[in-house]
Amino acid sequence: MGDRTNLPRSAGTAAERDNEINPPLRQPLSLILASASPRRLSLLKQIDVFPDAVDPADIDETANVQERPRDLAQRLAKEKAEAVARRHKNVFLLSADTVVAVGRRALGKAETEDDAYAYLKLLSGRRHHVYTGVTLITPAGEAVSRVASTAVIFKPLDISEIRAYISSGEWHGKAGGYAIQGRAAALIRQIQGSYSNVVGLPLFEVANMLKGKGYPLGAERG
Ligand SMILES: Cc1cn([C@H]2C[C@H](O)[C@@H](COP(=O)(O)OP(=O)(O)OP(=O)(O)O)O2)c(=O)[nH]c1=O
Repeated sequence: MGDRTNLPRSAGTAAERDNEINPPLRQPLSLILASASPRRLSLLKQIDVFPDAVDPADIDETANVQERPRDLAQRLAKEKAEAVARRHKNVFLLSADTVVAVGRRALGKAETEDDAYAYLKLLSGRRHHVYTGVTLITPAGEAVSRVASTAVIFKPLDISEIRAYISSGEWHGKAGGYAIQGRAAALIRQIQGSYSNVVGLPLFEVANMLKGKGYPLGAERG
């Protein structure tokens, strides 16, 4: 009894006392961006999220038969995350996939001028949807996914406008053959939904996912 009453009131158990002298080391909260897209990296910077490393996935992005564009975006984001997670342990890991869809048809990334021409003719004067699937894996290995959707309406494009856009080269490697963050903005009459989602990462959803799973954002990061 005598020993105990001589201890400071806050001393608690032996383990707690040790921790006061040697607090447990806190794990650094590393974030891996599993994407080769420079747009995704700069979108994250816009909300003060700075990945510790970029490690892109290399997966087959072919749609399954009858797969809906929204489901495709979600599946590919998950597969990218799972592929890269095998190389990293105890980290946050973020991946995404952007799909441009006309009705049930998903347009891939334009790789040739012919692709870009065909896509822009299809998008001319009509409304289409852009879906970005996002997957976050936590240090404990839990995976969460979301899909954001934005409707985009192009003005009717004549052949000379399509040719001029193609000569800019901005379509290359972009889903649907255009980049809203560049010259295509002059051809887009309206969007309904998140702008960053069209560029490749829905920032509102991403911020909520990170916060929800305990990744410190902004001031919390210190
Ligand atoms: C519609 C649209 C797409 N894009 C881009 C975003 C994506 O980079 C790309 C869609 O391809 P994704 O397969 O989503 O991404 P990626 O191959 O560039 O990178 P990774 O798979 O490594 O994550 O299209 C724009 O930059 N602007 C746009 O307006």
